[in-house]
Amino acid sequence: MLRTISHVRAPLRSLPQTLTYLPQSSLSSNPNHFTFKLPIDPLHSSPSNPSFPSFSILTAPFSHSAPRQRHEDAHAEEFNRDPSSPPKLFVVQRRLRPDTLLQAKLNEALNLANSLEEQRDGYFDTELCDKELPPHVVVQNPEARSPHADTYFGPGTVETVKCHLNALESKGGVDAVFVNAILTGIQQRNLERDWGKPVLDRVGLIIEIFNAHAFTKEAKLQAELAALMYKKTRLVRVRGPSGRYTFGATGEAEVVSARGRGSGGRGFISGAGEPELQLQRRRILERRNQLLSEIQGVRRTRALQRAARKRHGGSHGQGMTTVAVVGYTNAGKSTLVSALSESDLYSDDRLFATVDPKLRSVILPSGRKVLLSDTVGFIADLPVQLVEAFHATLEEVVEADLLVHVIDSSAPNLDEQRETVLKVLEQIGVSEEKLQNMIEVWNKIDLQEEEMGADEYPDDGEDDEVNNCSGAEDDDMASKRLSEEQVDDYDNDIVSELSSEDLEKSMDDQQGDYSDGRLSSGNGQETLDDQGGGWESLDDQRSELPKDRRSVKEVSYPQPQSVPHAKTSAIMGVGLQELLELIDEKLKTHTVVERSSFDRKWRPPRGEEAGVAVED
Ligand SMILES: Nc1nc2c(ncn2[C@@H]2O[C@H](COP(=O)(O)OP(=O)(O)OP(=O)(O)O)[C@@H](O)[C@H]2O)c(=O)[nH]1
Ligand SMILES: [Mg+2]
Repeated sequence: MLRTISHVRAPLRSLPQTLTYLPQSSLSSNPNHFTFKLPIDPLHSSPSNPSFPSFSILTAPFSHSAPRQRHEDAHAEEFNRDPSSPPKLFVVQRRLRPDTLLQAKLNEALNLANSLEEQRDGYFDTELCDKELPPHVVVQNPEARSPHADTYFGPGTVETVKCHLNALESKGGVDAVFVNAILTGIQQRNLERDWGKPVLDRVGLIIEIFNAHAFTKEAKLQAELAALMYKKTRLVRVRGPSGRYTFGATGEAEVVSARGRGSGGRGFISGAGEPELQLQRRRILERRNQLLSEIQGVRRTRALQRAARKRHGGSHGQGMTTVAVVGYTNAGKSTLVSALSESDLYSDDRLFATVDPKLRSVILPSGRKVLLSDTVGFIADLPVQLVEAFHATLEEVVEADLLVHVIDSSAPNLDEQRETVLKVLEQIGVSEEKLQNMIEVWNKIDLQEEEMGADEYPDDGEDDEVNNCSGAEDDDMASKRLSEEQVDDYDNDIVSELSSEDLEKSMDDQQGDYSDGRLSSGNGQETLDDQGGGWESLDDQRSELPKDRRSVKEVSYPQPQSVPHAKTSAIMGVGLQELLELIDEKLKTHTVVERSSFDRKWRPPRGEEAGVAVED
């Protein structure tokens, strides 16, 4: 048990004195040995189903060093992911103020990078604490002024990172660079070219993790859907090895020409590549429709199961009540559900350890039997599309009778984490009544808050690295000039409140054409806007929500002090009884509302049958 506790804080404690940390050992010398089980490349047809495109993962980030032929003949290219040797990522974190925020974000970024690992039979081969911290660097924050349209970072930072990558080569190299920010397709492609490595942005990495951790068919379908929609926004015009211009998101290709050309961008005449872009889009949409249709089938089955549970009721004759356990990723949800139900749900320090929702039954002090639902965790800057793709899973939360919000009380940025969770709940359509009725669990109280003084925080080491890397000085100097800126049995029973038309609409909004060439940084903001942007976080997209859901925005969240809460250490079994009593109490006052819905026979939500739209 003690060992597990130390795991939790491992990334913080073991941060080196310099933020530029190069692992000394266990670096792979073969950056190209990952193979992806999940085919997500719409450009190629599946060997198992030649009439249908198969999909190699996302932008196939680890395929970079294996030049792709023209897409027609690149069919055979398949990448496997070796669970025993996960990809090595170099983490680029932008500088944030205050230091505590930077520390929290860097810690999360390192944890994300180390979380990308395939499961074997639902388990990981290694303990997270046994893993080396990924190499990383803190760089000037482009958001402090305005991000460069072409590369996000300024040229000095790009050069600095390149120097780090060169230095790492002699130590075995890395497989890809993880930029802990949301990049546009153009920025991603340009950085890949400058750094000679695949680049994953925050959204890309989170989707990769979802894919790697998904276990059930349902979770896999949803992860693939998320990957697909992400990929759609990454299509840029490229020149393949044959010299022919094409559209794609993968392979070693050169970014060419100016923005908009061939992408149907505003103010530009469509180029010769347009039909090809359309072809790729169509293939993506076909695959999306098939995925939506399969997800729809799963949802229908889950809805029936759920309705049956509600009808037949629990041991006391009442309908089986569901309590959804929600919270930021790694807050301890699975550990808590396990402790309460005396089961052994998988918990792990890796982020998004749980992607497949699970239900466990527990008897409350009153004798009432309820189901606890452990579900996927949330994270800051989660793009709205990702939430939508996981809608089927998150329906469990929307449909729950009561929400229990688990908060990691030892997290330095717990307020931000709390806010993030509340926003996502609002986004997925949880009613104001349920938000107001929510219970909070302040978990991990066994972890003493370690107040770290400023000098205990690691220096980012940029100065040191700058000395070793000519051309990097500019950024470093610029960063100093900048003003401080102010970021079992019941598994997977799913019912929907939002129709899949909502999902469709949201996905359709993400047409996300990107211009096809390296952009001039001189164009700045205007150019970024024109290219349709990358995936946006929930905040950015809120105004795009349907009206009925937008209104939820006005909800004033309950303040922490006014929220009924229990303090727990899930891992030590502390505070569990108090929590069960609190849940009991809440449900007693909630029973009348439940009754009417229990008696109601389940019918498919209106319009569900027509939910899987066919693209025009
Ligand atoms: N010290 C301490 N560690 C805890 C406590 N609860 C959970 N943990 C640890 O925190 C880590 C994450 O726990 P999980 O239960 O997997 O967290 P989760 O919220 O389900 O995470 P995701 O499924 O990834 O969203 C694991 O290493 C747990 O052992 C606690 O009360 N105290
Ligand atoms: Mg979990």
